Amino acid sequence: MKGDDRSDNASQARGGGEDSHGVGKPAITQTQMMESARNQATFDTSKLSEIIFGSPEAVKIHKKAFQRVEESTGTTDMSKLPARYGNMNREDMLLEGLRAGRAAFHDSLDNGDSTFRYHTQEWVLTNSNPLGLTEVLFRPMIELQGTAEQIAYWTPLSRSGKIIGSYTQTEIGQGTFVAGLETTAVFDKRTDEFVINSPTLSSIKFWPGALGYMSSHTIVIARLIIGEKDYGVHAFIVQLRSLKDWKPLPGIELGDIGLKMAYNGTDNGYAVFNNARIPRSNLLMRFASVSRDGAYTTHPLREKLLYGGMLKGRLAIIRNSAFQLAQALTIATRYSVVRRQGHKQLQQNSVASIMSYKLQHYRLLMLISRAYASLFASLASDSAYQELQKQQANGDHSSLSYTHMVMAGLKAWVTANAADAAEDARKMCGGHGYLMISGLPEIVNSLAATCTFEGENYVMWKQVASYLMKGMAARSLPKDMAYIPSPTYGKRVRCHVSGVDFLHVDNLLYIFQHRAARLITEAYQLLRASRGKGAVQNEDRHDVVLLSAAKAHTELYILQSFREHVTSISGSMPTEVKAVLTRLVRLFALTTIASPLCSSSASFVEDGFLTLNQLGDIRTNIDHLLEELQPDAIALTDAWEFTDASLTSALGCKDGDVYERMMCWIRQLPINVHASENDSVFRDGWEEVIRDFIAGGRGNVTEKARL
Ligand SMILES: Cc1cc2nc3c(=O)[nH]c(=O)nc-3n(C[C@H](O)[C@H](O)[C@H](O)COP(=O)(O)OP(=O)(O)OC[C@H]3O[C@@H](n4cnc5c(N)ncnc54)[C@H](O)[C@@H]3O)c2cc1C
Repeated sequence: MKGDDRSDNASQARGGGEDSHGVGKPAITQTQMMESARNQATFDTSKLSEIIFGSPEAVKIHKKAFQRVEESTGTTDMSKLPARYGNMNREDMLLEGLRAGRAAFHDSLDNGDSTFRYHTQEWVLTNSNPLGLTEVLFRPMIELQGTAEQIAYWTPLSRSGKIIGSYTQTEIGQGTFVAGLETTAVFDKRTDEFVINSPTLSSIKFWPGALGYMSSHTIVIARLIIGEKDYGVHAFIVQLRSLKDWKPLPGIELGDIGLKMAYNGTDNGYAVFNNARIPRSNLLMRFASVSRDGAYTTHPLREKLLYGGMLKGRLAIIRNSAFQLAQALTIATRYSVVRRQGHKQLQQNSVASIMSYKLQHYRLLMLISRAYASLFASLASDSAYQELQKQQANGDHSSLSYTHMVMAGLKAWVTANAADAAEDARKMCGGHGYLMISGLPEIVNSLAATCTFEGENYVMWKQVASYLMKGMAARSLPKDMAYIPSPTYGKRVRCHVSGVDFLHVDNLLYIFQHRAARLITEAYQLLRASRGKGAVQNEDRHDVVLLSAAKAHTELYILQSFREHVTSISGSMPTEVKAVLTRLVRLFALTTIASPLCSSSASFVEDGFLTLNQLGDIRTNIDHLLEELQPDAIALTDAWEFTDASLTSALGCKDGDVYERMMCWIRQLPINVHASENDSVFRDGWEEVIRDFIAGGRGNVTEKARL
């Protein structure tokens, strides 16, 4: 077809007026569709934001912080193609990450708030840029394991940004099994120093964020060796680079590990130590110390106390993952209300969007309920952590294993759910979701990593299961397991709930409790029956059953926290806000029990606890909830207060003007800009391949192509 023919067809297809692209305008624009969807909300969005952030004041702090950082980084103009979608090589990406990190770090420092510890992938001060780990891992580890003197020395330096920290544990040969790390720190009595070495290929430190080029100091986890004796792994502060010229110090080789699926704004790196020397005082000595003459002493509770140190990092990851999932869902929901496709579009005067398709709003609303469930569970675990800290300050460590179990379970559940759900959000945006400018690939890929770092998820489930099995073996059940009625529970028990009674959260809790109790009991019975093979082998053999038990106990915790949070909403809140959150609690619970999209559904029915009729009732209730919640979809995502700049998505801007923005950004892509300077020809492609190719030539592989 000739170009002229095509334009004739296009002009016939046009309706009324023309927009800035010379293309016909539809009867209703995307911004009007967005406005109409937003106006359907049954509640005041700003009130829900107050619940998400904790108070009206917290919402204001959050908004102001984003405004300041986005203005200082020049990212507020959404007609400009965001830098990350230009032609960035590895170095450019890292530089961009550094710039973002600097803006967020300075803002946090100047304003003394923690906004950038959580709230979006774009500015978050954790793993996405090189300046986050100082606050998230480096300083907290020193505060946990350092003496008062060490804390007094290192905290002001790291807090003020005078040094940049990282946390170096993982090696190329081992990560999960910390006790097996191979890096050595040998005490040299003569010079009063530790000598750090990477004795094998597998001991090379590999993965730590900011290790490659950006951190000046790191905490190295290495085996402490005095004379012939190996005292196991300990934490050492190692200065990596000179503060004058940023060159690596003697005996240290550092580098970047290359492009990753996401997190390319930071320099996950490697380190090879070859007789690098640090003063003895750089061993973190609160729970284990080495004297000038090489005598080693350790605190009797060292292991337990160190255990607690992992919790803060996990807490940040759980909260971040809830926010990142909400980001993905904000984009997908906004896109869904302005995207028209299929037969609904053909109905006269219809403004129906893909949101009106059952499968689309079912998936979106179910996942929105999961984002809220994740957030409220993270708030509950935060309170448990604060409580633990208070108790530990008074020498009481009795809640440590409980809090550790909660965090391990939530870390595994929230991150895995967020990663899967964000990927579904991407799919819900069809082909456009696959574009980098949708903002979704970055969110999906960074959430994928959360399943691995700070405790690989399946290893986390094993830790939850181990707690549960210990609880079952104890003389009396721990408080959080008191819902397990008897060691033989589960046999021939039936649920008697029906119809709309499935909407009572007490009934839903009862169903979750039954499932967890049954699975935990069954796992325990299996373990007991095969005792004698050694605890580790025995658990390994039954890991699949233990995993189901651990997930069920964690999902019960999530439902309980979600319900408690909603129940505790102040009476001064408008009733509509509580009503919408109550619908979400119900939807979360019911879709976990009976949804073709939820992998754990089978565990609610496999013992015959629920009948087919009851499953039918549950589905009917889900349908009603979806109808009630659909008008609130936009408001439920708006309430997380993501700015357009922090979403960095052509599909997810608040105004809904998707196609305009897509074309506006796409025309600014360097490939298109360069081609337009060459009469719309991609010059290298034409000259090197196409010209010969269409003439039938096979061409030679040129030097340039080989490079
Ligand atoms: C983006 C990113 C950032 C990171 N940042 C840092 C950092 O700042 N500092 C740092 O030190 N490290 C960092 N890491 C490394 C990270 O902490 C490790 O990759 C993680 O702990 C998993 O360990 P691994 O790679 O050894 O996996 P492995 O333990 O080898 O896991 C591979 C598989 O084996 C399974 N497996 C392992 N052990 C068991 C077991 N006992 N029972 C059953 N199954 C098992 C796991 O479930 C998994 O499926 C980072 C990693 C990523 C991806």
